[in-house]
This record gives sequence, structure tokens and C-alpha cells, in this order.
Amino acid sequence: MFLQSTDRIHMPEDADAPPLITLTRGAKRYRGRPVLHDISMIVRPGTATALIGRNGSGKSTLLSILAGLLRLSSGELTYGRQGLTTGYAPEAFPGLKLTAEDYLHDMGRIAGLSRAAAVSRVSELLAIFKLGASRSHPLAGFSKGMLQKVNLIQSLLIRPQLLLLDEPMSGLDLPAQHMLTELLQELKSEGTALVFSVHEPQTVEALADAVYVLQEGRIIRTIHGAENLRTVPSVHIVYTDLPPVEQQAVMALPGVLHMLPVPDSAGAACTGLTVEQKMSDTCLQQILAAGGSIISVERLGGLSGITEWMDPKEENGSGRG
Ligand SMILES: Nc1ncnc2c1ncn2[C@@H]1O[C@H](COP(=O)(O)OP(=O)(O)OP(=O)(O)O)[C@@H](O)[C@H]1O
Repeated sequence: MFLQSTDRIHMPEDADAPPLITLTRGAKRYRGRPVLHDISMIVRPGTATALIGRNGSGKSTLLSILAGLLRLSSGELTYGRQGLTTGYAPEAFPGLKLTAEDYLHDMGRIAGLSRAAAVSRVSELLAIFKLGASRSHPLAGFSKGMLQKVNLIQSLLIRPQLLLLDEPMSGLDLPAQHMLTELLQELKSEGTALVFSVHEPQTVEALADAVYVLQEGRIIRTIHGAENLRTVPSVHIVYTDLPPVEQQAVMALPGVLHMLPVPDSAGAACTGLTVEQKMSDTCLQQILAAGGSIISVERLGGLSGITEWMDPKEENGSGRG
């Protein structure tokens, strides 16, 4: 199952945590041809950053740069920690002659795990990804989705501080997508920073704290804050506090996503309530009936304005439209 929206709203992005990655005015040229221009971004621990954009917009190139596999042509990339542990699952993964477990054991050793630790972690992840029965089969005979699972497993062997995933849901069936979403949510809550390219709005909604929209190598839009990254339109209502029983009754209304105390310039104790738009009238009526005063009502952005950058690749053609 995907996490319910209410499960994630209590884990806000920690805006004060020192950045793991700071990219300043990064640019990349391939044989003189510019493919990334003036890219700036900050990635903090325990956050998830989604890169979206049509085919060829530069997402994979940016992820390779963050992974340290490609050099910037200009600009600056700094890491906030020495010895930062990074996992990286590239977009394409080759079918090798090695068996899945031999490959993954080798990758574990390369990542610095002892033999025993590699064997144990590989077994754990093969079971989670439901690949245990194929562990001793050569990767050359694996399906696209099975190869993607092996690709993801190799990126997770060391529980990295920074996890870079290029279209992680690609090729996965729905149960595997749900499982991966939960796994990534767990890693994020443990402090791993996620940066991933994605074409599925529901993955953005389930995980992301920030979205960068890329078009022809430029960031054309950024959206920060999980509240603004919901597929369902929502409304933020600020009202003067109600007595506890009435306050709880409002919280229990269907469609309520988030309730927090908010400061008010007049000094009154106020509550900020985020609610699905279709339930906002009901909430407003209940607040007024309970004696509260409405201070403000604001529609939150939602993902509707950016889903055009996320539709499945197969339907995008060259993506230059
Ligand atoms: N090795 C390379 N040499 C030359 N050009 C490249 C190379 N890799 C990528 N490019 C070009 O860089 C641009 C960005 O490609 P990139 O793979 O980063 O896009 P993307 O957003 O990840 O696309 P997709 O959604 O199709 O995976 C494209 O125009 C692509 O042709």
C-alpha cells in the first residue's frame, strides 16, 4: 500500500539541517553542446527531491553529476559531509552473465561490506524485492522489471546517506512500486536524502518534499513543501482556536490532512488546517458553527499544474513539445 497522506505530513522537511549537496550554477556540455544550464539546488538529509521533465530534459545527466560520475562543465558542486555514502541506480541496467546474488555480493564488497554483511544484506533485499527464487539465475535471463529490482538493490546495499534513483519505478509492477515507495519513505525518515527522476505523480505525492521541473536542461520551476505536492487539490484554512472537543471534531472530519498551531499577528491562538478542497466548505461551516473565526483561506498549488511534465515516457514521443 502507498502511505496515506496523513502518514507523511508529520515529517516535514528540516529546513535547518545542513545541506548534503549544494549545486551552484551547474552547467554541462557534451562536446560543446549544452545539455544543462545554470542549475542550482540544495539537498538536505531526510528529504526527497523529485526531478521531472520530458525525455531529454537533462534529468539523468543531473543525477550522474550528483553521483560524481560526470563532471560539471562549469559551476560548483559541494558535498556537506566527508565520506558521504551514496547509492545510485542508473536508468539502464545491463543483463550480465553473473547470477543476481554473485553480482550483488560483489557490489556489496565493492561498497565496503564484509563478505558476511554483504551476504546477509543481499538476502534481506532479495526477499523484500521478491527475487529470492531467482537469486542464483544469471541476470542475462532477467526481465526488465527484475533487472530494475537488482539495480535498486545494488543502490541500497549500504543504506546510503544520499540515494540517487533514475526513474526508480520504471518496469516495476504495482505491488513492487508500492513496496518501493514504503521502503524509500522509511529510508527518508531515517535521514537518507533521496533525489530521483520520476514520471508518476503518485510517487511525487507519496515521497517528495521538493520538485524541480527541467525543460531543455534548465530548471523552469521549483516547488517546495509536501503540502504543495499533492495530486488532490487542497485548501489551507487559518482560524481562531476552538475549545479542545470542537477542535478534535474538526480534526476528525473526512478530508482533513494536517492541523498545526500557527502564529497570528493579533496575538490570538490560531490553527492552520489543511483539508482536501472538496471538504473545505464542510470544515468552514463546522468551524463557524463552533464559534471560530476564519482568518484566511488559501488554495494550495497541487500537482495539477505540473503533471504535463510527468506523463509516462511512452506517450511523450521526443518530449520536446
Ligand atoms: N553521453 C552523451 N553524449 C552526448 N549527449 C548526451 C549524452 N547523454 C545525454 N546526452 C544528451 O543530453 C540531453 C539530456 O539527456 P538526459 O539523458 O539527461 O535526459 P533525461 O531527462 O534523463 O531523459 P529521459 O527522460 O529520456 O531519460 C539529451 O539531449 C541527450 O541527447
